[in-house]
Amino acid sequence: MRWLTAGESHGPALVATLDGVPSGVRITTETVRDALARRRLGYGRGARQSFERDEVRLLGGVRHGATTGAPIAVEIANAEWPKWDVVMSADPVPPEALLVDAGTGDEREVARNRALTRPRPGHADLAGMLSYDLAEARPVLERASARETAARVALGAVAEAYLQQVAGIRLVSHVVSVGAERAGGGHAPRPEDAAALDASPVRTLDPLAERRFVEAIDAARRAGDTIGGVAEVIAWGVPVGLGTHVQADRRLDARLAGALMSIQSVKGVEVGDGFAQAALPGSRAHDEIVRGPDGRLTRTSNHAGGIEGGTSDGEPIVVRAAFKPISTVPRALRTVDLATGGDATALHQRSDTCQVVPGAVIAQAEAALVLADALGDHAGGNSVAEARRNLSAYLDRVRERA
Ligand SMILES: Cc1cc2nc3c(=O)[nH]c(=O)nc-3n(C[C@H](O)[C@H](O)[C@H](O)COP(=O)(O)O)c2cc1C
Ligand SMILES: C=C(O[C@@H]1CC(C(=O)O)=C[C@@H](OP(=O)(O)O)[C@H]1O)C(=O)O
Repeated sequence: MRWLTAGESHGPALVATLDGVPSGVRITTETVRDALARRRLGYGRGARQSFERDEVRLLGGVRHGATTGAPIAVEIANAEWPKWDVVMSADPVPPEALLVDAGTGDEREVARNRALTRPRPGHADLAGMLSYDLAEARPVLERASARETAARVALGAVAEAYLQQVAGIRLVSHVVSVGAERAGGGHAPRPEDAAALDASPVRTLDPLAERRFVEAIDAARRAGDTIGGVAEVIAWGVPVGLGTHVQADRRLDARLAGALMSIQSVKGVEVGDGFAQAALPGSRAHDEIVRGPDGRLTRTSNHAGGIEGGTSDGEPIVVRAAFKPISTVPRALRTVDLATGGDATALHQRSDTCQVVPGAVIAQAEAALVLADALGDHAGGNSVAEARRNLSAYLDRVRERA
């Protein structure tokens, strides 16, 4: 499978395509809309999420509620477009339309029109302006913005439907820490917990952590600051054998790590016990292979997070992404104004305080896309029925041996 997105944060729409999905995956506009609504949830978001409506249209690859095998194309319109049609116009606009004080006198319009020449430390602004030889940061932030993740989540919804309908694989995501506050052990969320996780403002099943996470986000906001955290994705029902040990770029752990790291503001990724495993002796770090009560091979633990040798080992896949605190800090950081060359404080417009709750949903979508791709590699097939037959024959053989 291959996927791409396009579109600017304040442009008319985002678009995304997903190529390689077989025919017969049941999805509707509602499937995608639900996933996008989940991405908008979450404590710590800024003003935009309260009015952004994510108007979805399936433009190709789906007919009468099922995929056709053709590339899937999705459009997500931006609710705010009418306010941005001059600043973000694809075609030339008269120069006077962009004069800072030529509009209605509305302060927000003035802010929209002003050239963004004070790059934010931690955002893509400075590196993007220099790399693309741009006089201001507008074109950079428009595409660097995590608004683009709406398009990825739309595709992730298709990937999740495929995974579930071909192989019974289901994913959940939750927040395991906000700033220095961590959720307690508790049980690992299962697919049945999805509604409870959606209902939590900070996407956790731990009620005590929920309170501490909300307080930590409130404290950051009151201090004119931002706060990050860690999200975890668990994929249940993944058969042994997705990914491979034979080629570096096809290793499942490498692909999942790359996919999670590609999410804006993710700066660390773990598979299974990840960094903690580096501190353990080998005798305690691995998952011993034993015969279960039914005589089948099983594991005594899941430190590996369901992947050994770049290949799924049949245990739940557990991956984690660490989100840095958002870089548009209300208490703005020092920078240099590239228009004047003088010292300045970084540009600041409305911004989120914490992104880890939607971050978990985005990480789930990224993991789903990678797993769908890996399942496609293994099961193949131009239709869901063919993929199921192939998978079933493979799993019969696995059962014979394990
Ligand atoms: C869901 C989500 C929401 C985000 N919201 C903001 C925001 O409101 N303001 C901001 O400066 N950065 C926000 N970010 C992070 C920036 O997009 C990101 O830091 C920037 O693109 C630079 O990329 P990098 O941090 O990966 O290096 C958000 C990230 C995610 C995942
Ligand atoms: C719009 C979304 O997230 C945006 C991500 C983002 C950034 O810099 O990454 C900055 C903010 O955009 P704006 O400046 O328009 O308020 C967030 O709202 C979204 O997730 O749908």
